[in-house]
Amino acid sequence: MFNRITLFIFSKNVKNANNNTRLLSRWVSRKPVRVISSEDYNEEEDGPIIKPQEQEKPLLPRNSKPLTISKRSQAPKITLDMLETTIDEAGNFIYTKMKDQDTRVTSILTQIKSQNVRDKKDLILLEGKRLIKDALDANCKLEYILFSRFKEVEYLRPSLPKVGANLYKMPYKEIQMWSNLTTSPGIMGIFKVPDVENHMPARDSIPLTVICDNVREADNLGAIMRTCHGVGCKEILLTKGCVNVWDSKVLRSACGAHFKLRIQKQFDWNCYGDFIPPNSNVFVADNRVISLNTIDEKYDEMVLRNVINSIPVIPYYSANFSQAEHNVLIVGGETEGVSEQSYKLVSQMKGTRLNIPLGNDVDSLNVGTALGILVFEIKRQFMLSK
Ligand SMILES: C[S@@+](CC[C@H](N)C(=O)[O-])C[C@H]1O[C@@H](n2cnc3c(N)ncnc32)[C@H](O)[C@@H]1O
Repeated sequence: MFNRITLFIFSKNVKNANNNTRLLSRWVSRKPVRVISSEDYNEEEDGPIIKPQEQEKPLLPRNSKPLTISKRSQAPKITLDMLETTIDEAGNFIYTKMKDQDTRVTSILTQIKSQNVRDKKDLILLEGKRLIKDALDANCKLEYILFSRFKEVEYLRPSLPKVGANLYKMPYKEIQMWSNLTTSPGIMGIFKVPDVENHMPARDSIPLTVICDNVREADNLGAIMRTCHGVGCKEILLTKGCVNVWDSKVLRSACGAHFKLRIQKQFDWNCYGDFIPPNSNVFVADNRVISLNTIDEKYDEMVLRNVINSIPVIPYYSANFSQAEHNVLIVGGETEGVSEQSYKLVSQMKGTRLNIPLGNDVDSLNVGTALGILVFEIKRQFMLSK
């Protein structure tokens, strides 16, 4: 009996080496495989340098070179699944060890950083194991994991698909170089953009749709999405003027809301009937409570001022939310506040302006804070009405 077979295979063809590494791991399946990479192979001594502490490591590098089987005719048919295996039958991670500035990584990350991710076909970059796990648990399609330590990949093990993605191991300094964060968490996940428009509302959701009217700050939009997700809102509609929902800062501050919340990007005011049920109670969060005839130069068109002034303004705590079949709440953007289109829609739907009274001459709240106060008041009323 023997405990270990060592097989030396040499090839200049990296692609074959990659494929056959995976095949080898399948053949020997439940036995640990020691793959000797080109860096570890010392030709002068005519043999590999085997580092003792690594001998039994059940982690199988995908691109260790040189490695292949000697005669091509002996190679069984390779299927696509084998080429994109993350965990083999024995539970070993199958990964590719990347050199500094490896072109495979550079080209993927350059593509992600330069693309306009509003397009569904594109890829998104998630940083940090928790966000990646949220995406995996929500069945988002994983393409690549870039990591520097196994600890983080191990955390993902229960959620990681066994096939259909690639694990790339890279030096930490290179992950940091590509990171959008000051200190990279050392792991990145690259996913296909999920189909957020068809997410099903949670069972305990409240009959509420939130419209973000030109919210341009990524952190604010992320915070709003996180709050909407937390309160159980049915859907969030984003006007074209909002920051890109797939911006890395939005993704980070939304803390996984992207993978659960139903989101309509590029909401068009002309098609509001497609998203807002006809009997909805429509509200707009409005920090301007004094007559717009005298105070606001922005709404200089008389007709619009009349529209705005015709909408009743009430403090948020006196509104009745729980009687309505559905509620719609509009929040304005950071600099411009509520838009003309919002006011016109609220007027048309016989809606109400909701004000959060402020003291000490404070003009307005941060939009995320204002939204938080309002949606949890709506939730409170629904809970009391049960
Ligand atoms: C930062 S504020 C907009 C400030 C903007 N410069 C203006 O004066 O309209 C962003 C949005 O948060 C909401 N908001 C902020 N403070 C509010 C308040 N006290 N009552 C109701 N909504 C408020 C409104 O929807 C507002 O358009």
